[in-house]
Amino acid sequence: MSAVIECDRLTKRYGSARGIDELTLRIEPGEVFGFLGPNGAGKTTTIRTLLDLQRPTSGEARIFGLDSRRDSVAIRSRIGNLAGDFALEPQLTGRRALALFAEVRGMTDLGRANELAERFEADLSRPLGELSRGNRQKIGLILALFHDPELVILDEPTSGLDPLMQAEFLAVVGEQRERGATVFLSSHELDEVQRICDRVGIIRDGRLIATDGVERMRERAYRNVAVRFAGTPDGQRLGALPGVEGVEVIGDLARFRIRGSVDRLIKTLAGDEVVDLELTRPSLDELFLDYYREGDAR
Ligand SMILES: Nc1ncnc2c1ncn2[C@@H]1O[C@H](COP(=O)(O)OP(=O)(O)OP(=O)(O)O)[C@@H](O)[C@H]1O
Repeated sequence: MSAVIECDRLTKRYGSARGIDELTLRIEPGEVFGFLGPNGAGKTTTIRTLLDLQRPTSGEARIFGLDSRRDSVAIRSRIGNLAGDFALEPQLTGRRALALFAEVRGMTDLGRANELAERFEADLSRPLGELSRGNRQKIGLILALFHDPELVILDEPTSGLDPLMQAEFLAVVGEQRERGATVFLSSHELDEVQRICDRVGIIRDGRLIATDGVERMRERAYRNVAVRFAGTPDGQRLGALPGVEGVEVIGDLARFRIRGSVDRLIKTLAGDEVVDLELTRPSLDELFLDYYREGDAR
């Protein structure tokens, strides 16, 4: 079966400024793919280029096996899309926007739209221009999803949503997966992507630095550990523990990273007087560095 999204060395420059650089990527039918990157990494550029909202400088993209530029009209009708800067006429109400989208899509049944509106507690009666960013975002999500498209492309879908609505959104993405849709979503939240995606692409400075299955990502995930001892830490002993790397001892504090199980560490620490213990997940920046390091080692 052909891939749903296929980018081949897709490149977009804005004058001399970099947007994305030689991005090659394949997304299979039914995958929930997370496109993870910090601000300015090139997520929106990738999505806009894929959707033919702007022309690539070089390279090409295929969606459903069709050319993203030549066949963009045919492609568009099979996609649901939420732009990162979702905005429509500010006077339009959500209900009117839904009616317009339904008309364009040749739909008469708004049952699914109403169901989503209820779940997201969306206000369909007020003009979009009067809604808060998060409440407008909900309307954008409904518009992207209510026709049950084969492919859903969402640019930072949860930005502006409160935690309750984020959870509802995650449930909706799960349902998309169950009905066999392919989902491509961008995010700068590692946790979110790990919760809902099958696979993750990591983009930084316009380059795709890695793609990895979420399971594998979890396996290689590490924690930053800081232990404050009552006495002087034994750095060598800590460094010899399984999964421990980069031990640094400063006074009564030992800092290091640990991969995999923390069982041996905890059992070892149980023999010492521990004043304080902190285990934290790596920041997105650290995660990127980790993937970079792996790239260097190859
Ligand atoms: N229209 C434009 N003209 C010039 N440069 C642009 C334009 N759009 C994007 N860029 C540049 O391209 C790079 C990638 O931007 P992009 O918006 O794709 O990043 P992003 O990953 O979506 O970031 P964010 O998380 O902040 O939305 C940035 O350096 C940005 O400044």
